[in-house]
Amino acid sequence: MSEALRITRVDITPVAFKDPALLNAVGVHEPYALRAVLEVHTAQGLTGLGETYADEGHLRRLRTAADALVGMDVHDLGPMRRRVAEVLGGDSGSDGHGLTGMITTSSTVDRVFSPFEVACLDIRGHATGRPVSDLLGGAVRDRVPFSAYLFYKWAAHPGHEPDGWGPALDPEGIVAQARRMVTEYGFTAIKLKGGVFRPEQEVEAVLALREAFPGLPLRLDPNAAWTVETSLRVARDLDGVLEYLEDPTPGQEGMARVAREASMPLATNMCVVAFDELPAAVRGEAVQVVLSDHHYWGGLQRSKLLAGICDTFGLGLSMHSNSHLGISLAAMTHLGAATENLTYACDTHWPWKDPAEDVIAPGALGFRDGSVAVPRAPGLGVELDRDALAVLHEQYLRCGLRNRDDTGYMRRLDPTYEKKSPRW
Ligand SMILES: O=C([O-])C(=O)C[C@H](O)[C@@H](O)C(=O)[O-]
Ligand SMILES: [Mg+2]
Repeated sequence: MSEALRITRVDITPVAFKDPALLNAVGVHEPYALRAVLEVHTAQGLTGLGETYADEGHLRRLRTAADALVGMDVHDLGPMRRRVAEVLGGDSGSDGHGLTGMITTSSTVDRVFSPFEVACLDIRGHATGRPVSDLLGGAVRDRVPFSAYLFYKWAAHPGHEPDGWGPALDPEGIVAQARRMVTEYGFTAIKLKGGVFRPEQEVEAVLALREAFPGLPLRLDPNAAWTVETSLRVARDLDGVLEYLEDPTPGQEGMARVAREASMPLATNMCVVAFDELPAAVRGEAVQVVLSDHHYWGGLQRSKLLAGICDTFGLGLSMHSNSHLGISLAAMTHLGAATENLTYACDTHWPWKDPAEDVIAPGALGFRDGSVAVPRAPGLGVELDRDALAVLHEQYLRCGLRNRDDTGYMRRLDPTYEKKSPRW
């Protein structure tokens, strides 16, 4: 029988890293993105890493969970999730920005449990000398494809230095951004974050992308900024152009109405974000593709459970991303490697991160031909850089941001700005 690996301590360190002025349906990204880095320590001297959101409410829940998990064996993931549910006692929080749908008590448990699960799998990988993808059932691919994730953006945050990407506020700017991303990273699929400008303008940008990149699959995601009627108009305008249309309109009912007439599949990371939302979505044929995300689907193993459900019900599977660091990229890559029915290139915000900022030692992860090689070293295959962690923690303390608030930031810059879903 394998030896118990007991958790003795968990360190949770909030960090902030620079984020460009990326526009979306609820406002604009603030100058820093926040993440929390978890280090789970065991009596045997092994440490595992996890990465998650760092909004204040989430940090408080992570700390409550961390205290409750001390003494447990890293193999006991089921009992650990149950323990997290017990100590949270029904406490549920919102995502703050409203881009990932309804948060329930059970999905809050999944969000809080996720980074602990990833860290425990990292430890188990170190204990057995196996990469996390092996612990998830084995890698079915040795490279995981990601898509270029385009954003309308300003050249700089007001009062800050330009970020080097330049502005992207029209089709030319979007095509130029895509060209740089495809050239530098080799991406073989492209997603445009929409919901920022009038739908006609975003359709024009997608058509410009189609002309500039005739062979690459394209996606458009307005984060539920459109009515059913507007969604259907856009679907007609982009007939034969998109591999999928992501969350055109709010709610499963609206999505189902669009899905009945749109020629392309509809994808979501808004109207199906938890297991208890799947039955109605399947019954109502609201979506054809679900975007998984281990950060809120309860970790890597529960994301594989989601993959199985999608497979059973004939749903496609893609992967959602928020601004993230290297621990998350490693976890996403292991999951992508071990998920047979991952039918689309995954989202990643990686190109938007300043390459000089991360919490992992450089060299473990890199892009070639739009994909990341699955690390073969034990565990996640990435190593924490303590000096870099300290620098980004200092930046967190200095920057003053404590919760993601794209709408509040936009309103400070433009007091007339209103958050609306649908907007058009
Ligand atoms: O719908 C999506 O794909 C997202 O919510 C991804 C990100 O949150 C993105 O919209 C962002 O960061 O502005
Ligand atoms: Mg989305």
